[in-house]
Amino acid sequence: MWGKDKLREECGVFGVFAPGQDVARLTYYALYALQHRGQESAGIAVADGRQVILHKGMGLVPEVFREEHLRSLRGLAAIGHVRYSTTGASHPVNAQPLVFYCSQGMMGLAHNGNLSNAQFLRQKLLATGAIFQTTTDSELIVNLVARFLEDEDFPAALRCAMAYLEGAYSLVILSEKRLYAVRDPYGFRPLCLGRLPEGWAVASESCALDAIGALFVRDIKPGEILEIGPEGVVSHAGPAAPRFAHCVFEYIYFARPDSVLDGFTVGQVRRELGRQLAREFRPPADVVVPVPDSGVAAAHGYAEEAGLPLEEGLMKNRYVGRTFIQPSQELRSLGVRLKLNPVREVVAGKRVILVDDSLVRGTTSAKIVRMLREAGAAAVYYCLSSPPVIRPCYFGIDISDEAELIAARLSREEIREKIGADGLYYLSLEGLLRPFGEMARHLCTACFTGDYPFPVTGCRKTLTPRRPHLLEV
Ligand SMILES: O=P(O)(O)OC[C@H]1O[C@H](OP(=O)(O)OP(=O)(O)O)[C@H](O)[C@@H]1O
Ligand SMILES: NC(=O)CC[C@H](N)C(=O)O
Ligand SMILES: [Mg+2]
Repeated sequence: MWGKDKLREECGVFGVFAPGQDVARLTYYALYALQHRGQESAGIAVADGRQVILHKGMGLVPEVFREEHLRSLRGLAAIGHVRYSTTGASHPVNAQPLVFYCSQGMMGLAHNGNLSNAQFLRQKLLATGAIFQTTTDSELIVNLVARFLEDEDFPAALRCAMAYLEGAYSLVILSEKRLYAVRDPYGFRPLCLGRLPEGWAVASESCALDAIGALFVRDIKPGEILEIGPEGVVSHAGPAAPRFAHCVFEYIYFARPDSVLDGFTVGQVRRELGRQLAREFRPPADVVVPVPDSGVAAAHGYAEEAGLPLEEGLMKNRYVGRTFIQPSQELRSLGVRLKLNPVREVVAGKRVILVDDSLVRGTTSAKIVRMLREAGAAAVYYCLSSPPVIRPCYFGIDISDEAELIAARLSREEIREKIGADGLYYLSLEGLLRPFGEMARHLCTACFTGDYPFPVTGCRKTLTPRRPHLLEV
């Protein structure tokens, strides 16, 4: 999990309001727990009542922060971010939090998600005289909020800005004296609230609250704006959407198995998806082998349901880091062998059921099947605890180009042949939704179905802005 070896991630955000506490260190630990969500850059901004101080850089959390940085970041509240770029290059200038001056003083913002109307907003804002220092969609949010702050208070300015934003955004925002947390009206990305003995915390995933000893209080509601200050937590209603659209891929792949998102423990969902998969497909086999890391929980569920032994037939080197993601193909393949290696004794002469969480571009699966055959497996069946990914995501999963999605181009049989497996089995959509019960209708499954929560055009607004003249040229 550690190291910049993941194929797709999300960003992680965290915020804490705890005067008198070491807020920077709490944020550091929380970001450490959220490292799986983004490994390109990390940053912490601290508010001390008069200003917002920032330290950020490219790399993993412990690479960006040393003791002297944490010591210099003193204050009453802090926000933090780990980034996996979705809009705007992976470059120091795009690292978050973004800190800026506006009519109400200094402010900091960190964003998880992706705006589906970013291009439209950028053009409009540029045409009305805006200038930008980054190429992220997150700076568009900063710009809008700052404009509305000229004559609105904070919650009202956030509400006004939200009316212009289309897509996914879980935000933590710092003013000089307060912390705000915002979840988009569809609730695409997770965000939860926790209680410290003397303060409050908000985080992308509950595992970050656990890491700092905060008690999970609740998920932040889609469309909700939380204001956190000395008097406690105040909830403000933001704009509402016609439905919720929690990203189902958070459960399948992104989030940590020990996190609880919108009422469901990720690891338990994955285990249940594995069981569903075994109910749907059971090719003749001797052993179940998980594809680490994200396939592990589903493989446990599969083995339990199928009554087959589960064995670690693929070992993952947890320390493969950025050094191994090299530009040349030769070095990239070396990186894969360093990352995953088959255990000959487990697979030789056996019919193996490999369980992974998803197959997107088909790069991992083809290499793993080849490895297992070289290690002497008698048959390799590739089983996936999610349906084929056939449509791009505009809300934060890095699968924006349909041409890269193998299942959008090839049939199941063609993919099976291409990856060299004896069988290829995908969980059905019904099987994917079953563990969620009632919650299933609140999930976004667009990457599997093409059924987007709203028609994405990249140039429209779904919600009625309160001050439509703002963006008129
Ligand atoms: O079809 P592909 O494009 O190869 O993508 C699919 C693979 O990518 C992810 O693993 P990743 O190595 O990113 O992370 P993990 O260690 O958490 O499983 C996912 O778990 C699949 O194994
Ligand atoms: N993965 C994310 O949530 C990224 C946030 C933002 N869209 C960026 O690219 O910086
Ligand atoms: Mg994987």
